[in-house]
Order: sequence, then structure tokens, then C-alpha cells
Amino acid sequence: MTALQVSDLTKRYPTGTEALRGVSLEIQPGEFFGLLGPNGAGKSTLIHCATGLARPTSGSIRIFGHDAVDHYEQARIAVGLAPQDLNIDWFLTLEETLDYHGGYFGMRRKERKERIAELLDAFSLTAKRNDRTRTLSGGMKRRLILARALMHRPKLLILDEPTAGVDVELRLELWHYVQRINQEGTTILLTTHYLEEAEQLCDRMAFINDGRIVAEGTSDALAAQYGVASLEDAYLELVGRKELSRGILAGDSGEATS
Ligand SMILES: Nc1ncnc2c1ncn2[C@@H]1O[C@H](COP(=O)(O)OP(=O)(O)OP(=O)(O)O)[C@@H](O)[C@H]1O
Repeated sequence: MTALQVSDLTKRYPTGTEALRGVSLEIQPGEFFGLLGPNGAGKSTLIHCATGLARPTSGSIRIFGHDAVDHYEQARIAVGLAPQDLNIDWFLTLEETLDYHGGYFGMRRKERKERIAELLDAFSLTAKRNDRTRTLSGGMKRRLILARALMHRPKLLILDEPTAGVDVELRLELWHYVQRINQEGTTILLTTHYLEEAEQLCDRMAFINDGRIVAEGTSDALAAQYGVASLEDAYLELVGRKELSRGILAGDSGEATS
């Protein structure tokens, strides 16, 4: 069964913007799949449609066979979302944050308690379990976001630019965590602006531009499709060299990609 099946999806916002113009995509169980594209390409809109935060104008989305548009409940249970923005309640402790999330997804008290202990340990957060989330460091907040997304044992984890604005050390640490989650069997959809990140983590990826999937495959296949030597060159063919000169492909630590 396909983990995520998006068929001919369109999304027109009330403003008239056509954010998605017939997107079709399939991600297989266990895959680590990257969605790459410039600002405004439609990545967040696609994620919002797949997580029930936005309603597509037309087309269909199935998550492990469950309709994610009209009968969302089963599909929603199969998905964990780690959003780009740190949308945490700053007045809750770490344990409460995970506990409320588990409760929302219908987990029983005993199951929640066990899962919280397991996740706090896996993400090296046990010592902080009774602290309020606002006292955490940036890296700990990112790890908590990941732990919360995994709390209800989703089969598909969606990571929306998980390392945007983080330093190199934390980026490597987060890569390590998400690779392990994938190796343990969770399917992952990652959006990122960092080509190095996509190359390190993803089995396959797709380029999205102006609401359309314009290329799809492994890093090597994408390069071959554009007749260039690397993923970076293929991406530059897609977005044009202007974006690179504005620094969008460079990490926050200042490491340049060309
Ligand atoms: N709620 C909204 N109402 C109207 N237009 C929107 C809304 N959300 C996004 N858009 C528009 O839809 C298009 C796609 O935006 P989207 O946020 O999906 O792109 P993105 O690829 O995630 O970009 P970024 O990399 O900057 O996050 C853009 O033109 C954007 O301005």
C-alpha cells in the first residue's frame, strides 16, 4: 500500500493564487522522500492539504489508503507533523506537552506514560521532563517538536524545514535522529531548502516549482534529467542562479554552496 498518494491536486486560495496546479506524487512505505522548491513553490500548501490544515480545491490525497480529504480521521492518525514554526505551548512542561498530544490522538493514560518515557529518553530530554517548554534551548525545542510528532506512533512523519535557522551542530544532530526514525520503519516526507540535507537523507526527491512537480527521482536521476553533474546544478537549472546569489541555498552558519 502506498504511504502517501497525491493525485492531480489543485489548491486555489480565496485570493485567487493557484498554489498547486495538478500535483501528483507517490511515496512508498519506508521511503525518505524530499520535496524541494523555492519560496512560494507550494510545499507548505501541499503539507497543509495532507494534514487537514487546508482543503484542496480538487484532486485526492490518500495516506496509507485512507482518504485524507473528505474522511480525515484515519488519515490524520497515520500522520505526524513537525512544523517549521515552534508551535509549542510555553506554559506546559515537556511531559504535559507530549501527554496532551497523545490524549488528542486517543491514547490511553498508561500507553501515554510509557510512550512519553520512551521518547524523552530517545531525544535526550528526560532530565528536562518537568521543566516548562519556554526554558528549553533552541535545540531542545526542535527535539521536542520531533518527539511530539512521533508521540502517537504515526506511520508517516512530515518534516517541514526541520533545520531552518539552526546551526550546523544541531542540524547534524537532527539528521541523526530522523535517520534513525526512518531506519526504524517510519516513512518520511521532508521539505527543505538545503540541498546537502536532501542528498544526505533522502532516497528520492521531487522538485516543485510554481505549484507543479517538475522533476522526480534520486539525486543522480535528477542531475541526469537536467543534463548536469550534481543535484545542486539541477536545482539551479530549476530556480535560476539568482536565488543562489541571494543566499537561499547557503546555510545560516554562512557555509556557501558554490
Ligand atoms: N493562506 C493563503 N492565502 C493566500 N495565498 C497563500 C496562502 N498560503 C500560501 N499562499 C500562496 O500560495 C503560494 C504557495 O505558497 P506556499 O507557502 O505553499 O509555498 P512554499 O513552497 O511553502 O514556500 P516557502 O518555501 O516560502 O515556505 C504562494 O504564492 C503563497 O503566497
